Amino acid sequence: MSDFLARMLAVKAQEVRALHARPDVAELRAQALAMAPGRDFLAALRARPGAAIIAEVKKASPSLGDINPAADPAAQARLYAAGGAAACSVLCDASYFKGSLADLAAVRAAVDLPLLAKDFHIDELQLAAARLAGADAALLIAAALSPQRLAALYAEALALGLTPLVEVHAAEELPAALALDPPLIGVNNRNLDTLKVDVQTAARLRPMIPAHVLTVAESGVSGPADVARLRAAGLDAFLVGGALMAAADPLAACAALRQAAEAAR
Ligand SMILES: O=C(O)c1ccccc1NCC(=O)[C@H](O)[C@H](O)COP(=O)(O)O
Repeated sequence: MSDFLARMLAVKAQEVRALHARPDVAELRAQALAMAPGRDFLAALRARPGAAIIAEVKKASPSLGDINPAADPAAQARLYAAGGAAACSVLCDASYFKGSLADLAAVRAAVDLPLLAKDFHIDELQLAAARLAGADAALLIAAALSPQRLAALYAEALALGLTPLVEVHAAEELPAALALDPPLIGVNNRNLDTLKVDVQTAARLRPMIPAHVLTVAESGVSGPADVARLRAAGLDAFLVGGALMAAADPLAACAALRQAAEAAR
């Protein structure tokens, strides 16, 4: 496991202990289960075959530091919706990304798009908390979990009405991910050891993933040309954070990504 991931998982273990110490811990799962059904994340991506942009609210990152720390998550998400995003991703980690579940809840109140809770989920209660904050989908990082824990969190996400987005970074993580027979998978272009991106990673791994599995290219998409290249390599959807958060006009930047994907169809 990379040094970064080990440090991040130590932070998450601490957060999970705090979650389990909450006075309302016994009710969290029941409250999440009692919620009205959320928005269908997978259907929203399928509705735009090959041209689905998942636009991310990401104030800072371990690789770049501050990106747009003063951004208003709700206002940013409204611009993404107006720019034609199929869904939003919201960084919920505070330690390295300056995000929070409050950001997710603010975005939930602002837009009607399906929302992905982007965090390093290692415990069932984190999924319940994300659902309660308004998530429709939750990230599950294969490199952060044993195959058994990945399967357990995958089942719990489904039970809570969340679409799991299983994320791989390398070919050796695919067997555990594909064993779940997921309809949706993410390939992250970022190397978790170096934190550097190689946008060809998603293109290299795409042929190893069954054609019917909707595959999201994550990280390192800097503009329309990357989207067009990844689309040509068979990627179905594109998760973009930094480029949109740093854009002077996030609405236009999002629309340009979507148009590039549509043109490459
Ligand atoms: O963004 C990082 O620096 C990072 C470092 C280590 C683990 C995860 C990281 N980012 C999470 C993501 O997957 C991205 O926020 C997402 O794919 C969007 O990436 P980008 O368009 O490159 O901002």
